[in-house]
Amino acid sequence: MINLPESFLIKIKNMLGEEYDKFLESYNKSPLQGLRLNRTKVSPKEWERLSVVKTENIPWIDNGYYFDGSVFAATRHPYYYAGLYYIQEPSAQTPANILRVDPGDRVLDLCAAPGGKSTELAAKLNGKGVLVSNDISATRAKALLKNLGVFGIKNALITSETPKNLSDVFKGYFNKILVDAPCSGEGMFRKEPAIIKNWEQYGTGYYNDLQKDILPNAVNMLSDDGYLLYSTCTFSPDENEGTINYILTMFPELEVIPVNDSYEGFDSGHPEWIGSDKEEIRGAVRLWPHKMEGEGHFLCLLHKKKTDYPKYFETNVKRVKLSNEEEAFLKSWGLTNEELARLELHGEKLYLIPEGLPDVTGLRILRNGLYVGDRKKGRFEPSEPFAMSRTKDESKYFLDLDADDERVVKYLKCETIEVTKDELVKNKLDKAEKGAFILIGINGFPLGFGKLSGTTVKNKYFAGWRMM
Ligand SMILES: C[S@@+](CC[C@H](N)C(=O)[O-])C[C@H]1O[C@@H](n2cnc3c(N)ncnc32)[C@H](O)[C@@H]1O
Repeated sequence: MINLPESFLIKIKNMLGEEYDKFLESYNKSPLQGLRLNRTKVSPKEWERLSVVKTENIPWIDNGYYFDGSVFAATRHPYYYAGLYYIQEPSAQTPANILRVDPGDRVLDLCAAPGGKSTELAAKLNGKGVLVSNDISATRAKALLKNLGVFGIKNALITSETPKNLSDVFKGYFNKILVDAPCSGEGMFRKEPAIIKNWEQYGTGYYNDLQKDILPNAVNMLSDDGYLLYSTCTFSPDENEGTINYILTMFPELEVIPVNDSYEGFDSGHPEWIGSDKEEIRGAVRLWPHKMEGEGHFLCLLHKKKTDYPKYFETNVKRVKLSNEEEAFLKSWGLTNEELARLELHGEKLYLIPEGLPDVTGLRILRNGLYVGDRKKGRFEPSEPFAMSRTKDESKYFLDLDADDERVVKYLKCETIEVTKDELVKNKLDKAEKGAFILIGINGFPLGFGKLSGTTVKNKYFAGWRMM
């Protein structure tokens, strides 16, 4: 068993009483590995049909599965590159699952990197509405570019900003917000024992101050009748019930929506652990490693009653004038007229701006929506995130390979591949013009572009994502 700090164990013993021994025993077990399906690409039923590996459903997550990492190299499989799933510890799948997001919502993920929860929130939007995915750390936020890109997300603005700067632009804008706060990480000790050192160095107070700084800005960005989900991966009452108690006192227009009975293995919030008389905090959820199969988390769903915030926001697209060839090209790859009207040019890069986005000038933006491609002299080069956002039906040309075809790995390693004349006919590529962009996919799921010349496919896969 890992060496847990004495002061941590004393604190947990005081909290759990007779359950303490069971909690301790859970540290003799191995951490659990989980994956979550990309609900825009694959349903649980289709996943079973693909039978990539033996997986077992996580009981409280409709699209989440346990798998055995010793028999399945999940991040090496071509379906991982096709964005069919994200690797995520089971209890960490809970916050984005509990925060109900519907297509058309305006969603903020304030502390989002590397994107475990953003990928699920975006998938629930299914291309409609907007996701602002933010992380204060520009280095960590780079992972958002990749993970949202591989998932094929069309409507995400990716920023690296302070919560205060965002709230100056987005006051009252979002109807769903996730604050997956920086925390002392006590729930990660079994999976990543290295975190213990960090815990000893900073303690819980350092993170509690950060949470109390971040959360009021999030509440300011919440609209009338909006929902905010606060979560951490720590057991510390100060960082959980304590932060909720703080924000309820500061904003009387907030109420707790109880979600503690959504699954039998959920424990409720414990206001008594911080000496609070706010009974509604019991509606929060605590996930413990001795009560369910996962590492540990806390979450609380808040609802904002009426406010007097502005209700309407003007979209501010600096619409680009497309050439006839560009327009024809983009239409042939499935862009609708409504989407063509939301294209903006930054330098030579073309972006599809999410619908209903206010003026975001002045913010530190990493990606203005879907990066569609580059306008080069006399030609247009579609991008890798654009490839991932297409379906087979939307694609002008699609070369469908089998997931275990050896050319798939060659393609993902950025090598040139060859096709037979029969394959060209079968995939309706025999009439394609010389040098045409074609989408290479596996069993109907896109991977990236190539350029067809005879029976040779020149590789256009994004080198930064290539298989090593
Ligand atoms: C628990 S992690 C987020 C994990 C992420 N939600 C996921 O599911 O992949 C917390 C994140 O908060 C970020 N962070 C720390 N302080 C912040 C702040 N003041 N504003 C926004 N993000 C912050 C950290 O860089 C870190 O990436």
